[in-house]
Amino acid sequence: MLRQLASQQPGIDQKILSVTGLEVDFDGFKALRNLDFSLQYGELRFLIGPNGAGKTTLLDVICGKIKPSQGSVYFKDTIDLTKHQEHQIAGLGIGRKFQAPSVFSTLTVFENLALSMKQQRGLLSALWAKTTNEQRERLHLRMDMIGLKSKANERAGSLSHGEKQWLEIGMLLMQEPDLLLLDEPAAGMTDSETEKTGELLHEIAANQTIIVVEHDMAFVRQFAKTVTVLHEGTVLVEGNMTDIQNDEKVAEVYLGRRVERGA
Ligand SMILES: Nc1ncnc2c1ncn2[C@@H]1O[C@H](COP(=O)(O)OP(=O)(O)OP(=O)(O)O)[C@@H](O)[C@H]1O
Repeated sequence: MLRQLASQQPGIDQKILSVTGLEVDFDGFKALRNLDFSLQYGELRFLIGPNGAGKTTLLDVICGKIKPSQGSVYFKDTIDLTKHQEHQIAGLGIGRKFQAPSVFSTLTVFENLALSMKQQRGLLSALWAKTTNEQRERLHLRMDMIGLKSKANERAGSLSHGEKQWLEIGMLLMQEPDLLLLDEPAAGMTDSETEKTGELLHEIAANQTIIVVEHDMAFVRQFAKTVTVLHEGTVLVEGNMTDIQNDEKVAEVYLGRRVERGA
């Protein structure tokens, strides 16, 4: 059994992440201010908001790329993320995927995933080391999950944009993070790839916790249960999609600011 299948879900009401009074100051400009945000184990949370609302900055703080000027960020109740460096936070079980896929294009799907396994650090050792039965089982499970089993031996460079995105999500999953931070995972995808991505996120959320930053409102409407709307560096409103769509503050913030698919 995969580690995360056993370790996740300590209790459905328990928080995996608690952010309180967060402030990020860029030379006097407060990109985040008095931001409170929390997440329970197994949630698939969508983070939306107009350009410049602070979505990326919040993910940057969680993964340790940016240090806040004020506030606390606790992972699994006791781990103060503000006291850890980015690489340590990755090791603690938080995986980040940026918008553009960054796979090794000359390596196969299988090799890309094998490289990402926790135990195998260096490129050469990862490629030459024998995979154990347990590791092979994990690799196949993940290839199946991301829909690339039939392309195991194809070079990543030959994959479609959507398939590259799924491969990168698979690579993140090989590190068995408890919390995944995904930046616009469906950007640039075809409609059918977008649909598959939404389904994949729900499948992942059965065992892991995910925060998705998203601009595509049609995608959010279709796949989100709980949505947090950021505006000017703080939480404007949080709730299910119906609450969000009926909220006057949200309408005001979005009105005239964007023309988006399905918005
Ligand atoms: N390194 C930086 N230095 C100065 N200002 C920054 C820096 N990074 C971000 N900002 C500013 O902080 C604010 C929040 O930016 P952020 O990228 O978090 O917004 P966002 O909600 O992710 O926007 P978008 O949807 O456009 O990606 C913006 O006004 C941005 O210009």
